[in-house]
Amino acid sequence: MSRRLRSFKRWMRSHGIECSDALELAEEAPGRGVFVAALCGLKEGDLVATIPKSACLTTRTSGARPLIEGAALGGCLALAVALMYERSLGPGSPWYGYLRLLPDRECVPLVWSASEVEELLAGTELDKTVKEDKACLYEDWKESIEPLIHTGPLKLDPHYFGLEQYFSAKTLISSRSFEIDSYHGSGMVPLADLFNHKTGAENVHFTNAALPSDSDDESADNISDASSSSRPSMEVNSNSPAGGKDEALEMIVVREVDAGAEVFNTYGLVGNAALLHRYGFTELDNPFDIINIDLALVTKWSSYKFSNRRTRSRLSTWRKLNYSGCTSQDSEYFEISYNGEPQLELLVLLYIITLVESTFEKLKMMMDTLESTYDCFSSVVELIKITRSNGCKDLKIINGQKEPEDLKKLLLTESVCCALLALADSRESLYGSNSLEDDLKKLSNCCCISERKLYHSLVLRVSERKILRRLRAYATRSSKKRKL
Ligand SMILES: C[S@@+](CC[C@H](N)C(=O)[O-])C[C@H]1O[C@@H](n2cnc3c(N)ncnc32)[C@H](O)[C@@H]1O
Repeated sequence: MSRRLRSFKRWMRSHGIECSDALELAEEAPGRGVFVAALCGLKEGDLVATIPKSACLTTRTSGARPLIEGAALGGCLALAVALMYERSLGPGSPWYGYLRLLPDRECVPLVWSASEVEELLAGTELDKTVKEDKACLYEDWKESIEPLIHTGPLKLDPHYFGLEQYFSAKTLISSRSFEIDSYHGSGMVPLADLFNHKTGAENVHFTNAALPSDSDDESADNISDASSSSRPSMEVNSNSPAGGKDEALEMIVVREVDAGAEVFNTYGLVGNAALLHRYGFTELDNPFDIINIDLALVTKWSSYKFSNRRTRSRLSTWRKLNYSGCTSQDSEYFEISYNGEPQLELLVLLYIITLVESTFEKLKMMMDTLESTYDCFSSVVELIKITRSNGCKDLKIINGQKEPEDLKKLLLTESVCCALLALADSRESLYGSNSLEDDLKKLSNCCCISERKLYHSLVLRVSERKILRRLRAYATRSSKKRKL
């Protein structure tokens, strides 16, 4: 074991962290990433670590607490200040033995140069997000952190609180912090943050020691579902002050591990864009991958194929039928799942856009009969009844079943299939002039260690472009089925 790991183990002992002798902390290479392995076989239910909350670095435990509370800072920004503060104390920080083990920063796109973001992420789901993140974080720093350097109650060394240090702290928080409880909020949890991630195949969970071990409360698990997970979490529902009855966190084996094998945690069921964004890595063939098609891309295609006027009126009818896309910040978009299936709302929009004028007029006249309380299923059924002369026959396809796939079948007219192909081409053009095959070739020649940024951005590009290929196959298959 290296010196830095030995000294971390001593630090853990002096802070009451118990780490089972069955776990080995190891380095991928001297001075590089750390991982956890099993020295002997581990069985489901084995308790492998206990971490007192007092050993976690949070806004409540940090010496920066008066500064944070005085400035009324909250959330991630407050934790970043706590982390920067403890780092600034060097050996004077109670967390020095832990902080020495952390990298300066995690290699997430937030800390890539502007030209790397431009070159490597163009067209991907992260392209816009990373640029927006940088701008937002700069504003946060200017507004809340810079003033503390000069006027705050603690004498801060500006060297540790600059914009660059703030970005570095944010990368460590996005990749290693855990939600502890409502008192501590998010925090850095030594030892717990040494486990690497494996999608859907983790070996350990973290729970609050005070929860009954047979609790079936999902919120005690560190795996949250795809929608809520933003980072590895230990969700605890009590409001316990530090040192209260819920004072420790436990790490329990949930899937057996063979002697010598790596012990994995999970950071959630998330796709490659989210993995790269928060943790700086990707996984090949990640089943949680998705690609988004912006509403703006759809309206651009429609205006080009038809006209602005038609696009506006069809979009407004779609909205009146209570449909919308997914929203984030100021954009609206549709998801295409890993297997290339478009979101129902996109199919409904394309269906309405491609209706011939007379049928669209009929739909508008009948709008009042479409109650706003209709659920998605009833609304599509009514739409088909109104807009198709053989609508009732078509409806037999779904045979009363409310399966989303059956609803989608109803909407996949020849024109909708062509629209999907055009949208796939349009979305693909955002990646530039090279092809998926070019990217695959580049990826096969790329080293995931020495060319980390290139490697993971290529995996992201390839994952997204493969979804577009599946979307095309989906549209072509659906069109062929109609012709049979
Ligand atoms: C919570 S830390 C895990 C411990 C980390 N390996 C270390 O050296 O301290 C999360 C970071 O570990 C790395 N990591 C975790 N799981 C990984 C995986 N499956 N593939 C590649 N890197 C991974 C990433 O750099 C990520 O940001």
